[in-house]
Order: sequence, then C-alpha cells, then structure tokens
Amino acid sequence: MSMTVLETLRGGLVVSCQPVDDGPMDHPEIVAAMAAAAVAGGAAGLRIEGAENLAAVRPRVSVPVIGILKRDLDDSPVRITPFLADVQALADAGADIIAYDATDRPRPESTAAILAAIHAAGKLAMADCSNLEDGKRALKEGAAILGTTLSGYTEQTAGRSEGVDYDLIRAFHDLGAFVMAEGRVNTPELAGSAMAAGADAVTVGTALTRLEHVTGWFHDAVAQAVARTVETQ
Ligand SMILES: CC(=O)N[C@H](C=O)[C@@H](O)[C@H](O)[C@H](O)COP(=O)(O)O
Repeated sequence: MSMTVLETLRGGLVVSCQPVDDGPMDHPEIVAAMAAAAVAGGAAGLRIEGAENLAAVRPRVSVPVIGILKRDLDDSPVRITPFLADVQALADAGADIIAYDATDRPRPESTAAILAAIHAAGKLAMADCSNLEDGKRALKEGAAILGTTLSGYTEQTAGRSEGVDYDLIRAFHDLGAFVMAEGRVNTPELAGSAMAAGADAVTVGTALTRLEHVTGWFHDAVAQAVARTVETQ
C-alpha cells in the first residue's frame, strides 16, 4: 500500500491547494474545485491544509493526498501539524500521507511522537525539512518522504529565502530518500530543474493556487514596465 502511494507520486507533480488565509478563495468547496482542476491538469497528488478542506477534497479525487494542519502557536514557531490530535484529524479526513514540521525547534510534541502517531494511523509521513540535519533525523525516525518545504522559512535558513534550494534536493537525493522538492517552485522551468537536481516529485503551491500572489507578480511587472517607460520619456 505504502509503495503504491510513493510509486504513484514518483516522477509526478503535486499541487498544493492552499488559498491565501481568509481570502476570497479560502472555502472548502473552492479548495475541492482547485484540487479537481489540478488533477484534470495532470497532478499526480495533492497537498491540502486542514481537515475540513481535506474532507471536501477526498471524495472528488483518487490521487494520493498529503494532509497538513497549520497552526499559529504562541510558544513555538512550528506551524505544520504540531499536535497528535492534528494527525488523527487528518487521518480521519482521508489523508494518505501526513506532513509535519521536521525541524529541530521548540515544539509541543516531539517529531518522534508525531511520526509514531502518523504510523499508528496507518499513514505515510512526509518530513517538511529546513536543512540536511532535519532530513537525516527524519529518515532515522521513519519518514517516507523528505521535503525541502521549510528551507528559507526558519531563522537558521532565512538566508535561503530566494529560489529553489537545489543543494538540499541534491543532498536529500544522496541520502537515498524519496525527495519532494517544495518551496518557491514558481515556474515550469524551475519544476524541471528541481527534478533534474534529483527530486522524485515536485510540489507547487503559490504559483498555481494563490491567485492573489500570482496576480501581484504580474501587477508588479506591469507597474515596473510603466515606471521604466516614464523614466525614458
Ligand atoms: C513554509 C510553509 O509554510 N509552506 C507551506 C506548506 O505547506 C505552504 O505555504 C507552501 O505554499 C507550500 O509549501 C508550497 O510552496 P510554494 O507555495 O512556494 O510553491
């Protein structure tokens, strides 16, 4: 079963359907429509945040779904699936894989406990990592997938907040892990380069499902072109 899920994802695109929080697209039925559209476009898998969104997506698609639950905690920087109850909620809502923050930062539950809960629920674990040490630890603890998800998003890796972290993709590949390239894969070319660097699959979120951000990119390009035209006049 677990092999089947990984083999289904291998060589494929995963679409993360996470609309901007509290924005006009942030409704389970819209997330489910995004998910179905992503599958129609060729997505081999989906990444969905929140049990309610996951429950809306699950009956619409048959591809593997990576579930996460994001929280803003007062006493920890960890956001992705920090609690054992989160794991259970995602499992109940139909996740095939559960992703969790695999960084070594203060947290309410240890990564080992989160992994044990994921496995007890009969699901595969995806470690959202920020660096090589996170990945090594996660593999030892039994994670099935190493993601570059958090590179550039921790204090320690803040210097890597631009572009795709190809070095981390290569390093994870060299560990012999199933590698998910994730984070700032904003164009088809970057997705191809991530695969060439050794990823087994690529997750794209913002560039496909955060309309406000993508609109902002085009808006800024247009505004800059206008400013240049004015300058040369
Ligand atoms: C750092 C963090 O919390 N990342 C989140 C994890 O689920 C999402 O906000 C990202 O959209 C996702 O990882 C996909 O990446 P991108 O949107 O760059 O394609």
